[in-house]
Amino acid sequence: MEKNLEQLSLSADIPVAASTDDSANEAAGATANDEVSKLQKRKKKKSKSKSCSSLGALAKNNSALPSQKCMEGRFPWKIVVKSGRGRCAIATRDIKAGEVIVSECALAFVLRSSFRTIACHNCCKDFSKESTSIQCRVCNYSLFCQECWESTRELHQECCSVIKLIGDIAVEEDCDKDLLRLMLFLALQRHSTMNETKDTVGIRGGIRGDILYSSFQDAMALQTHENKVSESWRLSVARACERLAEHATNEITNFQNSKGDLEYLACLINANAHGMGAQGIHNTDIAIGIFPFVSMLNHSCRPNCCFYSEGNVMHVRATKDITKNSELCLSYINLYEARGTRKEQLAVSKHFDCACSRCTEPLTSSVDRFLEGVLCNVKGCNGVLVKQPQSFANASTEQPAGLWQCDTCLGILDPTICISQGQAKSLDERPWDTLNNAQTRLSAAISVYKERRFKEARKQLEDFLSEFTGKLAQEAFNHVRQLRRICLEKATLSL
Ligand SMILES: C[S@@+](CC[C@H](N)C(=O)[O-])C[C@H]1O[C@@H](n2cnc3c(N)ncnc32)[C@H](O)[C@@H]1O
Repeated sequence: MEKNLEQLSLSADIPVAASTDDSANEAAGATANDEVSKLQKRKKKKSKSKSCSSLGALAKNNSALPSQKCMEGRFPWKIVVKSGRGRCAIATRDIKAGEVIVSECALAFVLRSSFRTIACHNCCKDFSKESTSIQCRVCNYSLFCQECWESTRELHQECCSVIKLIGDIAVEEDCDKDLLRLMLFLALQRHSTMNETKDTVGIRGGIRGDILYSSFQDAMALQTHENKVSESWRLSVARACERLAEHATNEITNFQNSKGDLEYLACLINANAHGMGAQGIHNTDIAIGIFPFVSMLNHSCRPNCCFYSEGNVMHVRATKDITKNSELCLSYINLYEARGTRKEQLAVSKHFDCACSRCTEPLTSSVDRFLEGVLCNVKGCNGVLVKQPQSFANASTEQPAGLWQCDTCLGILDPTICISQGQAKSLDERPWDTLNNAQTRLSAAISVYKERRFKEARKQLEDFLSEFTGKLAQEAFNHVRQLRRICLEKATLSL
């Protein structure tokens, strides 16, 4: 799972030392700017960072993003620190559904390798709208639009000998090649930052038009979860970084010589990178990028905002009316998955235990019951049969865990003895088989969809609908129908 990127970030000179203690979390509601000055005072007392990389030693949790001041008054939200959730985006006024709450240019991004011919590797402009694409003859990998080729060719050719090696290194070290490429591009941002002079200083760390341009230093203030990645993932990334560092021969690619820094960037990417150019509702992103300000929005399985990209700019829009002081949240995952699957995905790939309102309310009254239940077939009952969680089974029914109960007729089914009790004379005897079967079939169709084999995906989704109608709740079909519609449109356009 960790090899599959869904989110990422990086920076140099940050004035506060790394924080691994929870004291920073305690100031619930304080703005991150206030918080950072308190932290600076506290941290001065602590001399050593626990991080092994020099970048890690400069970064810290819950600090303000260095460019944060530039957003004040320009966007309808601010960053505050909350207990257990770190930094959060809070509405500073009522926000209307549909409003764009921030537009941010990618600090660094990479086309996913399977989509590398679709858009310019420098500005992400879609080649289908562009007459020419130029492929670099040195790396034979990167493609550019005419304008970017002219403006960035020299810089690209300084590092494309390394880009060229990434595919092989990734395979040999069992590492994600898109992760390695994004890591390289982030490291290059550091190089540009360090080499800025008064005359060359760009717009990073500021706003131009309506678009926010964050800096390398902003990225370095992001969360990394370095201590939570699995040993096998860390080792394969470490080996790949070592080999990349060996080949980094010139001034631009020597990464200030720190293998540890590259590993640190890999963790940052893993925790913060956002997918770009998604087609439809599932993860068919054509690229992944780092957007430090967008990364301030926490995840919720009941989000009030969504993100979408245009070229290399990510926009976040409110999907419902939001009242002042509410938290702004995005979804990092597919919200149509069952609760257990969502929690597992976030724990394994993003290293946190989701504490959103949808994941913490009782299953019996939550919308989640429709996604992980089957229709009760007791005559006249239109309820949904769901597996009872351990705590519910013990506390409320004094029955062992593993029981299934209808939310409407309250009939109970015990899979160990497979008999129904009370009114539930004809409950489906094996709801778990129906659900497993449905989940397997849907996952297979979604995999085909992600590979953009839209005709095949549509057929599989239609078979799914006909087989499970009458067995699963209507709500479980909403996204299947939505996906089928997207497949139909894409297949018509022959995409
Ligand atoms: C992209 S960052 C969001 C900003 C983050 N709070 C910070 O201070 O950098 C993602 C991290 O925020 C925290 N987080 C986000 N959503 C959460 C949720 N629903 N429940 C618990 N922690 C969450 C986790 O630590 C996660 O790895």
